[in-house]
This record gives sequence, structure tokens and C-alpha cells, in this order.
Amino acid sequence: MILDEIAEKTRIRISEKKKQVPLSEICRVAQKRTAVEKGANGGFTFPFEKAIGSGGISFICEVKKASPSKGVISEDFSYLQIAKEYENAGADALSVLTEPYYFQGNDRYLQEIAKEARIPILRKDFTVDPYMIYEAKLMGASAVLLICALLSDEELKNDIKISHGLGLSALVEAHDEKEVYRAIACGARIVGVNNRDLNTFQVDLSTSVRLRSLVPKSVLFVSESGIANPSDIKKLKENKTNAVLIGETMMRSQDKKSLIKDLREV
Ligand SMILES: O=P(O)(O)OC[C@@H](O)[C@@H](O)c1c[nH]c2ccccc12
Repeated sequence: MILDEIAEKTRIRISEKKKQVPLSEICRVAQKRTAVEKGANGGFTFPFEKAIGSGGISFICEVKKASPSKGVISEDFSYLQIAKEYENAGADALSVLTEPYYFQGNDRYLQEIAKEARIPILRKDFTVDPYMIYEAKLMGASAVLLICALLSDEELKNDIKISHGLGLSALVEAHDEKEVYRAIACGARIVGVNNRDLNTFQVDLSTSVRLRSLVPKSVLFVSESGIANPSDIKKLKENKTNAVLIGETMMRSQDKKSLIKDLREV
């Protein structure tokens, strides 16, 4: 199973990082940063939730070089320019892959993009350890991805709590009924339904349509993966989807501004 393989590689990657900067240290620095921000803002602001929950359908555009299902999507991959184009095209938020082996992502891409971006950023990685949430905070992300299939209920609850405690949003990813229920029971304020099965790579937009009704109004609903054209957006809009997460279609577009405009106008 590819998902288990990626998770295993991620565990090894994080154990190496812990040798450089231990958990206690990264936790301390991240909490210090949070306290400073909290003080300056008079409390938490949760910019990612604000950006995708402000009415209508919001666009989270993904900066993605490659994927296990599609191989290399962007050869030259000028990530800073891509992020800027998304922002200028009217994206509500960015998603930046940091997983290095299967998606050719890099922590540095997110850090550099965060220095320039004026819209919130989701750290897209396979969170298997709270360490990665503290890292996301220090990289300048506003949200992390938590994949239900990789976490027990206890871990999910704890990771959501840590994220919220740092002023980060958690996009909790589900792929079936059971996972949607788990996400909500564990305290998710944002549920993302991945239309792509991470083990078979099959994409089916009806997964989002089917699972939408299980998510209460008080929780934001994101449809992820395989979104390609206005008719997809139309279906999701009719289904009261708060936001879409689009990678490949955006990455391959030569004119991101007209693409987002066309998708918004449905
Ligand atoms: O490129 P697409 O099909 O538009 O998909 C984007 C995004 O949803 C996808 O990259 C994704 C969704 N969930 C993930 C979990 C891990 C890695 C990647 C993902």
C-alpha cells in the first residue's frame, strides 16, 4: 500500500530531523512564536478558516511539482512564481507540498513562499507526528493536513488540539463515511474529502457529493483532488462545498487568472 509506504518514509524523515532539533526545542520555539502573535493580534485569528469560509466557493491552489500518480507535473517548477500567479489570479489560499520523496516537495519551498504570500498557506504533508505541526508553524503555514487513515482517534484528537493551540487550522482528510464521522468526533473544524483514493489513485468526484451531507454546517467542507472543469465546480457548488483544493489542473494551466475566473463564474 503506497500510503503506508509514504507514512513509513515520513517517520524516518522526522526521526532524522529530531536528531538535529529535538521535539522539546521545536515545541518551545513554536509556542513562543504563538504567544507573540497572539499578543499582537489580541488572540487567535485562524486566517486559513477565514479565507476559505467567507461565503461562495473558495479556491485553495496547490504548488505541486510531482505526484506518485502523475509523475513530474512541472519540469522547471518555479515555485515562488507559481505561488505569486495563484495569488494574483485570486486564489483564497495556497497548499504547498513539503513531502520530498513522492511529491518532490521541500520545506524550503513553503518557507520561501510564506515570506512573500499575503494569503494563508496549508502545509501539505503526511502528518504522522506532532513534531510536523510545530514545524509547520515555524515554516509560516496557517494550516496542516491531518489524514484520518494515518492516525488513530487519540492521535487525531491530540493533533487537532495541538494545531488549534498554535493558531493553526487543521484540514482533516477523509475518504469514506467512517473517516468523516471520526474527523467530526475528534473535533475537526474543517473536513476535506479526497476524491482520490490514496491507495488505488482512482479519482471519483461523487465521493465528495456522497459524503457532503454527513458534515454539519458548523464545519467547513473541502473537496480535494481531480477537479478539472467548470462542470465539476458546478456540481460541488450545488452540493454546498465551501472550498476546492486543486493541484494538477492549476499547475498545468498557462493562464491561471482566466482559469480561476472561469471556474468561479459557474
Ligand atoms: O492535483 P489534484 O488532483 O488537483 O489534487 C490536489 C490535492 O487534492 C492532492 O494533492 C492531495 C489531496 N490529499 C493529499 C494528501 C497527500 C498528498 C496529496 C494530496
